[in-house]
Amino acid sequence: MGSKGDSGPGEPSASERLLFGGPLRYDTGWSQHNDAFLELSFRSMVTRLPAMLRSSFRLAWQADPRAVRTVLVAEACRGVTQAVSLLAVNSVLGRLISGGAIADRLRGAAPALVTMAAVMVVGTLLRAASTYATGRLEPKVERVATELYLERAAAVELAAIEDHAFHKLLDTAQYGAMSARHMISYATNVMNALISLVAAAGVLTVLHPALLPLLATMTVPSAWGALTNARRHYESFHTWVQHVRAGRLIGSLLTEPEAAPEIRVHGVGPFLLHHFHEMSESAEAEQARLARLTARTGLIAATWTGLATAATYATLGGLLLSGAMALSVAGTAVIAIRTGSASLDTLVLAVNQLHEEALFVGDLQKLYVEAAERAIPVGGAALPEEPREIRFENVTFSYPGEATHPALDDVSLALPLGRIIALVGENGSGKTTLVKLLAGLYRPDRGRILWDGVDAVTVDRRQLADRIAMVAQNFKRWPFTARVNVAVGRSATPITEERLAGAVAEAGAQEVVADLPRGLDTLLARSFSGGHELSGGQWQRLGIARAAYRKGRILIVDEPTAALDARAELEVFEKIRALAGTGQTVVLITHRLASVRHADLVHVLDQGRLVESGTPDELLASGGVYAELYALQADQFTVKVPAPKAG
Ligand SMILES: Nc1ncnc2c1ncn2[C@@H]1O[C@H](COP(=O)(O)OP(=O)(O)OP(=O)(O)O)[C@@H](O)[C@H]1O
Repeated sequence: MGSKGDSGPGEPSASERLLFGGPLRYDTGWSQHNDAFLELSFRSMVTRLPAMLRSSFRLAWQADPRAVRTVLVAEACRGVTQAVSLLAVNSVLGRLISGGAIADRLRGAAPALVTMAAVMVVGTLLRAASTYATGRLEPKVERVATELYLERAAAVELAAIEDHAFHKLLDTAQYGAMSARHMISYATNVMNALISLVAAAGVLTVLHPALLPLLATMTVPSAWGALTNARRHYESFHTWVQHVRAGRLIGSLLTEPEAAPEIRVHGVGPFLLHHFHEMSESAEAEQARLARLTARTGLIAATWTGLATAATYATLGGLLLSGAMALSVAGTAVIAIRTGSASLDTLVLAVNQLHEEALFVGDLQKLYVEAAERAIPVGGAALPEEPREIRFENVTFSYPGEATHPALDDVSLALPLGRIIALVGENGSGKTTLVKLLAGLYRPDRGRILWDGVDAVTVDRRQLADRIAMVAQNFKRWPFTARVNVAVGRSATPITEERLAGAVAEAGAQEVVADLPRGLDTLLARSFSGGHELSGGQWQRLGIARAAYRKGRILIVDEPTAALDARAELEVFEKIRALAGTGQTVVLITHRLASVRHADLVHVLDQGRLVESGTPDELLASGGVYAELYALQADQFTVKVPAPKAG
């Protein structure tokens, strides 16, 4: 590749650097997706199928038992009509091939012909009933499975949601609901094919016992081929599922409004496109590999089937030549073999489709089980009605994965209720982690969090959450109306205008609401028509209004003023101070130490450890970390006025 333009000699050009490497050829950190989820052996596939079928059946039963009954009865009866129809065909053939006048032979065959016609009518009616019930059942099964999925996923501990293995399971299991839907029609196909196969096999066994194993030999190769391919596709899906998610994420990053300014100013577009291209190429290579293997398996299976078919017809010929089988019987045998092998093919195809879908339903079941295991426990001890303090006792907590030190390291401190308590410390010192433990979002690895002596681990989590209102650092900006964005603070109770207005006023958000084109009913999602976007500071006020609306007894505010202007910041702290006057407990995390002056108690954290505690004045006087940080900030406001020039 040549190097032209603004690059120096030997250096790649700008576009080459962008597209083929150079400074942009660093990793996005997503390359760890090559771990296969589970190993599948041919035997385990076959043995697991009944359990998977059972779980699908349970889902279907839960969705609409009446429709399930209709499908079962209709399909079973349809199978019987097919068997009866085959027997009638046999009877007709037998009559027609037998000796005597043609009119007598036809007359003899008439009852069987009438039976055939009647059976066809009944079969058609049964098929219509089954189609209707299946069509009604399918969307219901999908809904029930999806609702269970979402319900269970929403009920797990935060730690599970942050665990990458659990997230992978969430990724794969999302396809389970659709598969559960598909399984319904595949399962009816299996049932139907199985019954007609039994009928054909029964007839063949009666005609000549040697014909049955030959029929089986003809179908085994396609069964093997189909199942082998299904297994390969499923394994590949599991190995690549995160890769696919990452690719989709990159694609959406290129179009999402939040990323749009940086993509344009920092020129991130080519970087993302380059990675999208690379990821797509490797996914394409995997598809090509699968296609090659599928073609090879198909060839082997077809050769095997061809040989088996030749052997079957040779055997029939041999039996005819040796006089061991009459011509009329051989004719029936040919029909039975054709019907039987068609049923077997249908069966193999349906079982294969069923199996493929069942694997995904299996993932869904696995998610249901794991989510139940990792669910937030229900029930527990009651919290004291009016606790006086919450005490952290030697609390240690580490996030999963590698870290040089725990996020909280042997922290013991008191949070007196009804006061303003400030948590202070440099970035990454553990402040947010501490309030998340306080809110019950994580459990301590060691140590205890005591509410007047009651260990929070033993407490009813719903009751604990009920006491807490939180404005997190990155609180959710719900893509709903401003009204919902505030009232979602207590979504379980009906919205009251009075409470809403009170919360908006408490957060000083009246002006934000007044400026909205449709007031509280303005949709806060710019990507929707009629949607409106707020500034960071405006959002922050709504976030505070949400917490105020919740009226939790303990208000946790993590960096409440980070996006506020100086006037708004003062106003918010005034409001927070006023809250404390009403007996509300406030746990405040902030880097603005001037605002901490009004706190009753300050805890200073450093690298996960508690290093100082006291009132702001005490801490300033002690000359420790707090005093040092305070002096640093105060220095920034000491304006050095240049001395006026002499003369
Ligand atoms: N969800 C998480 N998973 C893994 N590690 C985390 C997670 N959240 C925080 N950490 C790590 O825990 C440590 C403490 O983080 P924490 O957010 O509690 O600090 P902080 O004092 O609130 O920081 P800041 O002032 O920047 O908000 C940091 O080293 C951080 O990298």
